[in-house]
Amino acid sequence: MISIKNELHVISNGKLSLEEFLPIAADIHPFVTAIHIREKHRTDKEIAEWVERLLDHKIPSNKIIINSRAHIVNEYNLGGVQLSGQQGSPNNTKEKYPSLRVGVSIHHLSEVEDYQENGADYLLFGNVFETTCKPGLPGKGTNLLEEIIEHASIPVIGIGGIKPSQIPELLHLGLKGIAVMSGVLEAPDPLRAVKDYYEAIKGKHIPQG
Ligand SMILES: Cc1nc(C(=O)O)sc1CCOP(=O)(O)O
Repeated sequence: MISIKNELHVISNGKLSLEEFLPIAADIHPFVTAIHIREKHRTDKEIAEWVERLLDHKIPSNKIIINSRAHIVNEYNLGGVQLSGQQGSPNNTKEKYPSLRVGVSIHHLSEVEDYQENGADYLLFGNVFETTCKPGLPGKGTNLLEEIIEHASIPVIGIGGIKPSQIPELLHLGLKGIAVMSGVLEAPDPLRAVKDYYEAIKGKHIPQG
């Protein structure tokens, strides 16, 4: 189930309790490349508890990505850390934790070169489309996305308002994967929803026959 070439990341929304999030994560993990713990309001201790409970629920450690807390990623040997643009250069993080996979969230073309030269392993670009998660911010659109992909020598993952039906078009532009929050976590049936994303992602790239 994990042999898809392109990546599907599901990002926690900061609204669910751990008890609400765990059964969803346990259901969806076979269909995703990564589950991001993006719980900015929680303490390190709470994030560590999330990690331990996810591991108890058999979520593979290499699928867990944590927003900004590189020391927790390092402590539990997880899949990676997701930095926002304001959190310094990826190389600073790698100096401290050399084996960490570091993704950086970007929002402008001008950031591409900076972060890839400074050690980012991939770029998360958004918001591609309008999304309720970023109220008031218009989507940056597929033209800018295409420019970002052209300039980047490392994988670009798209985020923001992405629906399964838009995935073929985005992959066609050269996107390496997509990340989704509400489309899965606010769906009436998150497992059904993640399968729709999974089918759309694998549809184009799994060799047929
Ligand atoms: C967490 C996040 N980061 C974004 C960025 O542009 O960097 S957009 C976003 C929210 C994505 O949520 P949904 O899939 O529900 O649109």
